[in-house]
Amino acid sequence: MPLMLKVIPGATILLILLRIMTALIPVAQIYIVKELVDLVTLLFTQQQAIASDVYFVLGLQALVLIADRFLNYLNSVVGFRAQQKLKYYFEQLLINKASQLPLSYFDRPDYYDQLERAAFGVDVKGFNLVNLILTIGSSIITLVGLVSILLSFHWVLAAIVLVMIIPNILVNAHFGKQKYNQAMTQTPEQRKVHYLLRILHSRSTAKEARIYNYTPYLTAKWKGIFWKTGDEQYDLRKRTDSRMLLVNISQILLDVCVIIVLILFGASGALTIGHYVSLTQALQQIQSIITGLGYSIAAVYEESLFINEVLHFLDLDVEESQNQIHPFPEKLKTKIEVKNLSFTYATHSTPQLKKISFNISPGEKIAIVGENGAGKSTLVKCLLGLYLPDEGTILFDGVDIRTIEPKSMRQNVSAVFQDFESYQLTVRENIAMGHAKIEDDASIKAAVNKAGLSGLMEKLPHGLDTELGAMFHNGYELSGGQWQKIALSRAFMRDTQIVILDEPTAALDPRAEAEIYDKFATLYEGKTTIMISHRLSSCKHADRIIVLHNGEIVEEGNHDTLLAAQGAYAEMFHTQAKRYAS
Ligand SMILES: Nc1ncnc2c1ncn2[C@@H]1O[C@H](COP(=O)(O)OP(=O)(O)OP(=O)(O)O)[C@@H](O)[C@H]1O
Repeated sequence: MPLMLKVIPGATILLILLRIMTALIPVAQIYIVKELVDLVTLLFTQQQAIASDVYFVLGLQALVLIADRFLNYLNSVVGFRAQQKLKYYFEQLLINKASQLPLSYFDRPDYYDQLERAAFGVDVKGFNLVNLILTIGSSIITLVGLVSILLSFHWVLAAIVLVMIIPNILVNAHFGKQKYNQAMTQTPEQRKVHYLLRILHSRSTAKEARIYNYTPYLTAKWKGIFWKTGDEQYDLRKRTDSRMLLVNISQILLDVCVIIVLILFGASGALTIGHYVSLTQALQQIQSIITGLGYSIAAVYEESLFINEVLHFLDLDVEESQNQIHPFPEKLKTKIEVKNLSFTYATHSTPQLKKISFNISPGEKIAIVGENGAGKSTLVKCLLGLYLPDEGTILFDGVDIRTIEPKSMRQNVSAVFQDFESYQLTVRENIAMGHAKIEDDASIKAAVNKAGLSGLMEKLPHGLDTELGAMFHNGYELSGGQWQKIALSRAFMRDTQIVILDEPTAALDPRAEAEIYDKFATLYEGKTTIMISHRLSSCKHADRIIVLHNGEIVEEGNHDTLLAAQGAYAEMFHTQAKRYAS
């Protein structure tokens, strides 16, 4: 509630007032019913009452009913809007948080579990909690009003009602907690289920699903997890509902006892018919309020634990900012120095980079080569500051990467990744999202030309504003190589001092690839470039080649010196050359 008051103060106060008014209506109704029944009884039996009194009370009843409907309408509209605003507020916090978390979080399964629960808390649960708390508050007010009506007649009636409440709330709170625990333990399996369904439904897997005919296998796997988690949920549901059945039956029996007591009182002349009708109505209302209260309390238990997940997620440490006080050097003057760099992924026990040391001069063109899994991508991710070293340092003109502000780092280093993303958005957005020049057609076209995409641009029906990809209506799907050129354009768009290219031409045809490498010196003139490539012919353009093996540097030099050395590089190069020659 305090949070709600902070985010949407006006709506919160209005909602509280509306709920208080709504809560008092059933109590007012009971009083009116008593008056009405007594007046009508008099009118029917002894013709004593004046008809106008009856009509007055009837009118009052109609007014109260209309007020009730009107309050419900306001509650629904204001509550809906308040919920949307809260959801928006928390979605924004989640987006900010996810964008600030160190990349290492994304390598951990427990992180994904937590993210899924937090996203579920905000999206699906949608801050129902607020509604539930307000409902509980207003139910309690109504309950107090109704119980005081009973109390005004006899304390025994009120005492019986209180006896009804306790088991209901205990059972609901207990099973609310169990349901939450179940959701916690089932998160990894639920994630697996979602993943399998994604494979079974998605466009990107449709080809392989047909060729390899794996749908029956994956369906069986999905079925196994679906029914394992489904059976666990069903068991819990059966236990919850059987306990609730007992509670409800005992509640009805208690009700019957109360009505017997009322009949006895009535028979002894201590009750009017109006009293009897209003008290039995109060009892009925109390029963449904208790049932609702029980469900709400169980739901609050469950929801507040999900909200805790959201708050817990929002509390995760973001990229260390207290140490990051230096801007990236305005213009690299001396060198990038990698000193004794070691790095281990959270899910591994042995390091993927082992005490690596080398220097890069400003403007130098470096190629990193090595077999699959040698650690090339990991090394460039460390150079980009996406992962921080466990040991050793990376210095840019003597400034430790740990102390460089992430924003300033990103303004000076751009990258094309091996697993680049194909955004199902417009060409303009694909290339210039996050760039100040997103509306500057000339700059975007220059980047497109550098990446060798000008031919395609002429075919696009809406030029830079053509939606790419086949996921949405009117999308223009590209080939794998064309998507890679879009990714290259994205990097060209940003005029950074350092460019990192992880397999930048893997999807390009030989001519497009040759074009990029022939123009390499012009395209990246004055920039420090670090490129990973398996096509060793492209490394000829590099000033220096670093050969990685098993997380260590095994060779370093230019193409000619490494060939002459007849080591690992020469062996890889000759193997590739032979295959081309044959
Ligand atoms: N996100 C990750 N989480 C955990 N381990 C990872 C992750 N990425 C890579 N690894 C591990 O680190 C090692 C080095 O991987 P890396 O991607 O750096 O190799 P690479 O030289 O770029 O390989 P390739 O040529 O196949 O792209 C591999 O053994 C891999 O299992």
